[in-house]
Amino acid sequence: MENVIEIRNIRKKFKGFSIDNLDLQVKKGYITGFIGANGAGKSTTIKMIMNLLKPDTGEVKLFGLDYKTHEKEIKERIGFVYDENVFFEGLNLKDIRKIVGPAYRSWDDALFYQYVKKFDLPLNKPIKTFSKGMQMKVSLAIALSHHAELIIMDEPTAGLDPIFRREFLNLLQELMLDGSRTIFISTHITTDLDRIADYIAFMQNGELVFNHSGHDLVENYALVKGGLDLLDRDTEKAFVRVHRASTGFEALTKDRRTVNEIFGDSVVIERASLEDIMYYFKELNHA
Ligand SMILES: Nc1ncnc2c1ncn2[C@@H]1O[C@H](COP(=O)(O)OP(=O)(O)OP(=O)(O)O)[C@@H](O)[C@H]1O
Repeated sequence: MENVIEIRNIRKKFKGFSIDNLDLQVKKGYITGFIGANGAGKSTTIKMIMNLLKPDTGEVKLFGLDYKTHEKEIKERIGFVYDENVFFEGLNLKDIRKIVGPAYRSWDDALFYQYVKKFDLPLNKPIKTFSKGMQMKVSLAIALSHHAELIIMDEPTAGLDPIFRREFLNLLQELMLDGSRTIFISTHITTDLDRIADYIAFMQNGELVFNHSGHDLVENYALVKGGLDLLDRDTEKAFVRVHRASTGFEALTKDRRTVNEIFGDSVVIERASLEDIMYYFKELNHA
């Protein structure tokens, strides 16, 4: 399967935080959700993918190309969606079109106006008067109007109302129908990803914990509940982490089949949400 983003062996050191030997591949034609607690290193990784920040060592390739030799071509093919107004405050959408359009070889004016209409955006009002959701739509309309093959979004739905969010997720799914686009989206709203993501990349403390398909996650990860008498040093190895309470234990496993073999019907096995998974891994680190 073709990778649109390939990160190999990246290191990036800040005071008090580092990303070490990060490897991450993002597959073409799918939506990959990028999750992790505050400060996990998601934005830093996205900045390196966008070439806004240089890794200390390691390699970042987009579409198989290197920024050193193909920066312009790579940027042509990426749309970066912000939730903030990155354009001059007094400008309206007509001004933006005049400035941004000529910067892209594949800019499509008709498509731009089509999205402006679809998103209900006023052409003549200063962008500074737009709501957060409208500003995000501006960013998305621009990305789509230059036929971006890869759309990268850093927490695009933060602060958006639930109805708008749902419409936005539907739109992202619509955009995937032709099969050629790839979306890489970081978010804290993991339920959004349950709805739309094909793959989940999970980062914690500067490390990639996993990059799995939704199907693999459901097959392998699970919440397990049972009596404390079932736990001993051996059986506990089946779990990422165990929580004990007076009434019994609850644990996360990443090996559902083994749990089934060991405990059979004596435990209750439930689907683990992305939030459950993040929570149990976070606890693990603070143990
Ligand atoms: N330019 C910088 N100089 C020093 N430290 C930085 C810099 N940029 C980020 N960091 C640190 O790197 C760590 C990771 O930050 P990053 O913004 O990548 O996390 P994140 O996963 O995107 O978090 P959040 O979900 O809160 O946005 C944090 O501890 C942050 O303080």
